[in-house]
Amino acid sequence: MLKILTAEQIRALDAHTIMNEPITSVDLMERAGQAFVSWFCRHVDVVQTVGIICGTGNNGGDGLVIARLLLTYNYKVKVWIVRGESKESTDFTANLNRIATKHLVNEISNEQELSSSDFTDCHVLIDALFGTGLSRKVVGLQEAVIKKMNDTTAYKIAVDVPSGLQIDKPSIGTIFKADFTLTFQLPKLAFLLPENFQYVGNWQVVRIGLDKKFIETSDTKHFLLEKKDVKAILKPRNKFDHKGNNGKALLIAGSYGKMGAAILAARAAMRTGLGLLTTHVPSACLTIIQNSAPESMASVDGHEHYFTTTPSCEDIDAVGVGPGIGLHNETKRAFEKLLQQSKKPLVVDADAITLLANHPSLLLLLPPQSILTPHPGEFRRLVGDWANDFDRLEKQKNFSKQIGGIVVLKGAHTSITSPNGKVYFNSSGNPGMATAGSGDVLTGMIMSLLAQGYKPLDAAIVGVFLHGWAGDLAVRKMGEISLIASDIIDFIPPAYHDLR
Ligand SMILES: NC(=O)C1=CN([C@@H]2O[C@H](COP(=O)(O)OP(=O)(O)OC[C@H]3O[C@@H](n4cnc5c(N)ncnc54)[C@H](OP(=O)(O)O)[C@@H]3O)[C@@H](O)[C@H]2O)[C@@H](O)CC1
Ligand SMILES: Nc1ncnc2c1ncn2[C@@H]1O[C@H](COP(=O)(O)OP(=O)(O)O)[C@@H](O)[C@H]1O
Ligand SMILES: [K+]
Repeated sequence: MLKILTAEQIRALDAHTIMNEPITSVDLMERAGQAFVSWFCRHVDVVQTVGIICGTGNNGGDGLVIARLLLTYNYKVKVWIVRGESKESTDFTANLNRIATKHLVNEISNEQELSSSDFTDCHVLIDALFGTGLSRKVVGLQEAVIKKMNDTTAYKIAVDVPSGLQIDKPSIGTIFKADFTLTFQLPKLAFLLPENFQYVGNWQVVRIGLDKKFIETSDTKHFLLEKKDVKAILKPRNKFDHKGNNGKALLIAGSYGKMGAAILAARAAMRTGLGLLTTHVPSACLTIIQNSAPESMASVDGHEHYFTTTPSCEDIDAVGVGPGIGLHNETKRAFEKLLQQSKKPLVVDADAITLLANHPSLLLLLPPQSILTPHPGEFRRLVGDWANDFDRLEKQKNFSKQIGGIVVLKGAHTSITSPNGKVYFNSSGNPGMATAGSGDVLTGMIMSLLAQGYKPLDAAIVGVFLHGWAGDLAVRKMGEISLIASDIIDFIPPAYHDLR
């Protein structure tokens, strides 16, 4: 699990590393520059002309290290130093002195110098204006520089952070629009929020050897999941296991015309390792579930077309409810009865979430530690609108606390919140999964894990990561455009294999 720290904590981490490791700040900067260049040389052809725009702080210092190193690798490099009111950092000055080819370094200290600076013949622009030290809204000359960079057609790469972006709070003003951001040591909270994709682009973390112990002891509520975290939670099968002790689940899903949701969830639940599944369906839909998910038993509703009669949950380890059930009044009543009789945590998705939003008194009936899996539209119905994605995250944390349960807010970097305020962001998954039914697959998977005895938070973490990992394997074969929800189910077995 990678910790996500605030800008202030990162400054303290840098300072602590310099104080306590046998490394000087200028050598740490060299290491950061080397890490950047090592990535860069593997991804950018040497025939490209590279423009590097530097501020006069340590982010600009990184830019100067990068310039010097890229020259040694025979890239054609141009450097612009943007000078404002702030004075040079010591390590910036040291690195400016280390550049032998001074004629490649241009200065921009006023509008006139800016207008005579031509970025257009650069194939790649590297932004080293501001990093984590950004302390205020960018205005004046610096803002004009960022706008000019954004206006070019060059491939744009940000060093550590796109200039102008606050890493731990909402940003205002002009921000560099990177195609790619290579960030040092730790992921940054802002990178995980959809509203910042336009600035951050795709991103990757490179390690620069900041102090491990300091990171371990730093206090944070935000984490990025890694494969090894999930691997550590996975339960092995035992020789004498039988279907009865690999979990019994009840899935209440589907309605006339929306049986796909039930089939996808049921099939995903079985592939995720469930021992026994009962799928509760409207009477007219019995044949279809029996034909399409033969591993599942069926429980038949009193109504032909939708969910109206609550099945017994006795002897059931976990219930998943919601995909495709519709919003009829009788369905609401049956759902209410289900909540009243449930003592164990439930997995609540899709229409069942909308029923909760439409009838907030039902929220009081949710068993503690239940798992809700809204997409942003469903989440908005539950909590109302948000001012920005940081606000959305706060609302998610508060809602988890309010219901005493786990909220899985789906999307790229799905966020999982628990009542104690911790947030786990997913690192698997891809845009190919933005297709009908992929959420139903997730519901089946999380229900399956919950029934198999995973703690609710673990079921959510493993389910979300495994779902994304299966999607990542599927996309290699199927491609982003053609991938469909059933493909995710087909790739659960190799995804498990990889994790083990
Ligand atoms: N320290 C380390 O060990 C390592 C650090 N590393 C690198 O250092 C980066 C952090 O460096 P940093 O702290 O120097 O801050 P940075 O992002 O360059 O900006 C600060 C400068 O900008 C100015 N300024 C701020 N906001 C402004 C605004 N809106 N408009 C105008 N000016 C503004 C501010 O001026 P001041 O506020 O003091 O007036 C100051 O001059 C980090 O992202 C990483 O790249 C790596 O080398 C690894 C080792
Ligand atoms: N761009 C994306 N990157 C990664 N995962 C995605 C992306 N878009 C969607 N997903 C995943 O696909 C699923 C979509 O769920 P949902 O919106 O409920 O779909 P449906 O209602 O059609 O089943 C979620 O698990 C989500 O995290
Ligand atoms: K930058």
